[in-house]
Amino acid sequence: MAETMSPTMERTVPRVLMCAPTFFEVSYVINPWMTDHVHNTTAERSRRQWDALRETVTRHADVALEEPAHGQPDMTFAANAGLVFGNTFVPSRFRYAERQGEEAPNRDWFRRHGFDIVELPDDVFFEGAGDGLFDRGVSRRLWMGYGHRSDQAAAPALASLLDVEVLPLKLADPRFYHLDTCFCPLANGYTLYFPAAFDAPSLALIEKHIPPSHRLAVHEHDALDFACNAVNLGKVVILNRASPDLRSRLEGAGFMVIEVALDEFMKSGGAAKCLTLRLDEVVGT
Ligand SMILES: NC(=O)NCCC[C@H](N)C(=O)O
Repeated sequence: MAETMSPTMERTVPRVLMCAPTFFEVSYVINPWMTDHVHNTTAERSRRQWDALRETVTRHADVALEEPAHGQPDMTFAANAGLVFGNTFVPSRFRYAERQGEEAPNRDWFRRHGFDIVELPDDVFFEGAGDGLFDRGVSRRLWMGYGHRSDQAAAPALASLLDVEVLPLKLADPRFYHLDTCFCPLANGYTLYFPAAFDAPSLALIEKHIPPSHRLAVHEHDALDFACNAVNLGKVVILNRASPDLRSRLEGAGFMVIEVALDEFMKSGGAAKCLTLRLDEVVGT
């Protein structure tokens, strides 16, 4: 029996899942951002930044909260719980043991909230909406990052589980280890991305499918500020920081840019987008 909301799409207000950073810290190193930051975060600052993000997202979406689990410091990165598509939830299978303890509470939350749980094969790593991003211009098209965390084999598996087109992108730079650190589909088919994070065939795939007028390539300084790790809710784009140049290009494309400082989470390799998970990814035709 579902505890609260139905995952069907009767409302137009976006729905977003977040998970409080109660147990957040950098206590291990599984990406290059974490290297110099073990035991170098403060609970008060991370809570304040996360609260600011939650309040900002709440102005543009309904926010549901998942209870954080003790001993799982990265669970606040809700994007990595799994992939939502309509009423279906595909749970992540984390590459590193440090995060595998998040899998059971995530499955439990989605089961309690009425989603159908569909499982990838046991031996395929896939890190959810960190590496799986639905196109917002073409329905039933999933961009999938692989090479650091998720396996390439997740692409055909997801295509058949969800009956969607999956376009796999190989991530070439370890600083951009999840697709959502360097690629962000936006409303009306715009896409924010950092070209140098991809290998040449993957960049060609992006350029083949997204017309130049809708490609918003960011410079390295914006990429390193996690500008591609953005939450897009209608016309609103919420991100850690955008340079004046990027801000004016986004505004020129019709978006309203809101900055929320999230440097405490960047020490762990995440920012706005990773701290959220859309619960209403629409199933188009
Ligand atoms: N990029 C994301 O989707 N999530 C950020 C995850 C950060 C975490 N420390 C990790 O390395 O898995």
